[in-house]
Amino acid sequence: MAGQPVSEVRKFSETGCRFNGKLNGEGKTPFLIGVAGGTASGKSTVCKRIMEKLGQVDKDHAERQVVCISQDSFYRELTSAEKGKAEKGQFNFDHPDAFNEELILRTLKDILAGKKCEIPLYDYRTNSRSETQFQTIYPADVVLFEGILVFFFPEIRELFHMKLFVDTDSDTRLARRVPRDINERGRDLEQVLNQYMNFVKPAFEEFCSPTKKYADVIIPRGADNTVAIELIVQHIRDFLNNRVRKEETLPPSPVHASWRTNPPDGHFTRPH
Ligand SMILES: Nc1ncnc2c1ncn2[C@@H]1O[C@H](COP(=O)(O)OP(=O)(O)O)[C@@H](O)[C@H]1O
Ligand SMILES: Nc1ccn([C@@H]2O[C@H](COP(=O)(O)O)[C@@H](O)[C@H]2O)c(=O)n1
Repeated sequence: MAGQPVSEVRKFSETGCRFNGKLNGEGKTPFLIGVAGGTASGKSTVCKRIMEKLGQVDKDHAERQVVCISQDSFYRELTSAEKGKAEKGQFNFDHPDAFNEELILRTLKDILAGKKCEIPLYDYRTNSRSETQFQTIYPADVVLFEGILVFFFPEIRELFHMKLFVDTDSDTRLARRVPRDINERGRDLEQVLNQYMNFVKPAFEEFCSPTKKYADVIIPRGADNTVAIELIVQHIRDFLNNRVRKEETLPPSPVHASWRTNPPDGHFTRPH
């Protein structure tokens, strides 16, 4: 997620997540929400609004009940030839092959197992992940995973308990992307427009837009759609309240894999 603070700085290794038995919430299956949509549709902003409305942004990262992760953290390492292309805006970052699908899957499975995770920190200026830093994701009750292709890979798509698609028209998205890429991602105008015409727009039509059909909720106009955001927030509040009620009435028990298909509170059913 753009601008998300780094909660801890340590060396990232591709071994994925590490278990931390000391944390609150450890071992609990979080409610996993996928948030897809075209570039600059407002995915990060929608997630931020949800976090704000749930009073999460001022909390210490380790204390948050709701956390957000960006698929952009999982861009794969490029070869030196690909790096050269990327510097000129000639690499296709909007194709599914640009992502490390296996690392996404492993990380989300670890998150669903209630483990503490370390995810790569991505730098758009160098088109690569940091060699020395990573972001710590602490076990939480609700995890938002946002990105252009979060519903593309079937195995990953299957993991979500709820799927949202942020639907913002392409003129608005381009108008937002140009200044963002110039100001925040170190690009120049010509490069942004060439990349958009050659890769971003065609890949949106081929890979991202067709995944809208998998969404449970489509959010037209993104973060401007306060009614849709409030409905989603209310659904999350209900989930959190149900979980507290269940914990007050049930004896402590390990996470049951069967919750994925036979949930105690009915919130984990998926239509797709
Ligand atoms: N509803 C909105 N109105 C105005 N600007 C917005 C709105 N939503 C997002 N933006 C801006 O557009 C850019 C892209 O938004 P972002 O949420 O990062 O999109 P995404 O995560 O889909 O790429 C950012 O600069 C953001 O501040
Ligand atoms: N090195 C990179 C990596 C990604 N991109 C572009 O980012 C877009 C996805 O991020 P959003 O926040 O816009 O969803 C995607 O369209 C890639 O083209 C990039 O330019 N450089």
